[in-house]
Amino acid sequence: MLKINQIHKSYKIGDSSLHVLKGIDLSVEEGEMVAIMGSSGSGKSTLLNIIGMLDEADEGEYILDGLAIKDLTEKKAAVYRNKFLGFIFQSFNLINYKNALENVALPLYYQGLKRKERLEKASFHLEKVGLSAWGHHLPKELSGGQKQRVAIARALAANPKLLLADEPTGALDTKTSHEIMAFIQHLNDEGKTILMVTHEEDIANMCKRIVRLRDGVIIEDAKVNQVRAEQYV
Ligand SMILES: Nc1ncnc2c1ncn2[C@@H]1O[C@H](COP(=O)(O)OP(=O)(O)OP(=O)(O)O)[C@@H](O)[C@H]1O
Repeated sequence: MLKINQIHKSYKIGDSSLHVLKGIDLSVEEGEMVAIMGSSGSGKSTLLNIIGMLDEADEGEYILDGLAIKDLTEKKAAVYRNKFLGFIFQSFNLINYKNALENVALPLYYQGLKRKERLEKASFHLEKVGLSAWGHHLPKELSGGQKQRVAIARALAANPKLLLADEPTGALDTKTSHEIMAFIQHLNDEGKTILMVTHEEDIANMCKRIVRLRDGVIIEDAKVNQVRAEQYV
């Protein structure tokens, strides 16, 4: 599914430069569910953003679904990102003035679907996350867990091969976090490949593999016995 070799990334801050990723090697196969862990500032989001093609590495190779990302033009990269990747964020990143249904429909616009088709598909995905009755509500009328479910439906709308999540439960209480994790596990059971950043050990243990970063290098990469979230719901 994806393979990265010797990725380096630095940020320029004034005259100095901060070396954030220092030679990361990582392979993820189809169907995996991987947690990226590490303390604050260890480079987790930077790595996820590079994998998500939201940012570019300074050095190294990134192959996604057999294609070298470096070789793509910006336009092709945008098409590729839309087709292969779905994103979930801690702060949901929903558009406040659009209702739940329109938020879910948004990525389908970039796939060139007509409005009616977009809304039909969005409706299907909202139903999948158990929110078919909430389609006409604005994000501010939804609970945190509901907002994250809308965000998941949006991430799934374009049927991406890889779902990337940056602290997907970071803004949720424990019970709601477990509900969201149960849902994400269910997606993985159905075959979706998932990569998530978390700093919570119990959430990471609900994945099947944990990659630990420290100061921009991988210090551990191990398979774990997946804890099922539904037992806490
Ligand atoms: N755009 C940027 N410009 C400058 N420095 C940045 C930028 N993005 C991240 N950094 C710095 O790079 C380092 C790694 O950041 P990153 O967000 O990847 O860490 P993280 O492990 O995800 O941390 P956290 O758990 O706090 O979110 C941090 O020191 C951060 O301040």
